Amino acid sequence: MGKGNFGSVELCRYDPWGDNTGDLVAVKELQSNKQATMADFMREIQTISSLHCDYIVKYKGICYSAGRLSTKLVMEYLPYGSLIGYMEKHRQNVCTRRLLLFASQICKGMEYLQSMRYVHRDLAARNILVASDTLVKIADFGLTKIIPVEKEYYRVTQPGESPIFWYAPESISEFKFSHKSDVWSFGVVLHELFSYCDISRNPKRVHSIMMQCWEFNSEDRPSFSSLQDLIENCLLDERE
Ligand SMILES: C[C@H](Nc1nc(-c2c[nH]c3ncc(Cl)cc23)ncc1F)C(=O)NCC(F)(F)F
Repeated sequence: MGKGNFGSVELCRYDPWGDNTGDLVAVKELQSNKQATMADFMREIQTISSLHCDYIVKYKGICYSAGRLSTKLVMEYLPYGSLIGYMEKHRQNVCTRRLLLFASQICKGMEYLQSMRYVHRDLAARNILVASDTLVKIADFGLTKIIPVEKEYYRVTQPGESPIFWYAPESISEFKFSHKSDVWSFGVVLHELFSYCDISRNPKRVHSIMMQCWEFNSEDRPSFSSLQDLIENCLLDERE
């Protein structure tokens, strides 16, 4: 299906009865040529297997190739693919209300991730999957890190591979990642969502939410729980 941070994902069928009645699954394996190590991949598996949330792609298990040479991560298969592809295909008939619903679901998934002390570090529309016309899920935990208990942020040793457009200033200048740098990235995801429909239909409120996510000082950015309220208010306005 494509290549992620450091793995490739294939569409497979988990068919225990051998009669093609099994579920379709997405199977990710480590691409050895990339800089990431097996340890990174095992951490990704550890991360996704600990997450249980309607707005996060489900872990199904792991499988080994013959002789246990390679470990593969088995996840639920979401037929509509990534949000980027979905928006490119359905941009005509995705109304503002649906975009706000997607934004609210991403907020809920990020709030759950934060409650588990995880920082995603690569929140972008390309890493959001579409489960149905009314449900999106956060995916690709290849760069996700746990924030140590006594700290507010995670400092990486070398710059990552992700395009810097989604990175908060402190992530670029000091390699610092926190829940508030994920909020900055969420602001970019809002821009990705709302740049697919014509600007004239954009609720003014969404632009102001983006600007709050892009406050230079991370403390001035809203939390994912207050972002949820802001988005709910936009949804209420949309109803009037
Ligand atoms: C490397 C893989 N790339 C792709 N995956 C899929 C996909 C469809 N349906 C899927 N269902 C479960 C999963 Cl895990 C992936 C897909 N579609 C196109 C891709 F390029 C990936 O993981 N991308 C990150 C994210 F999952 F967030 F989109």
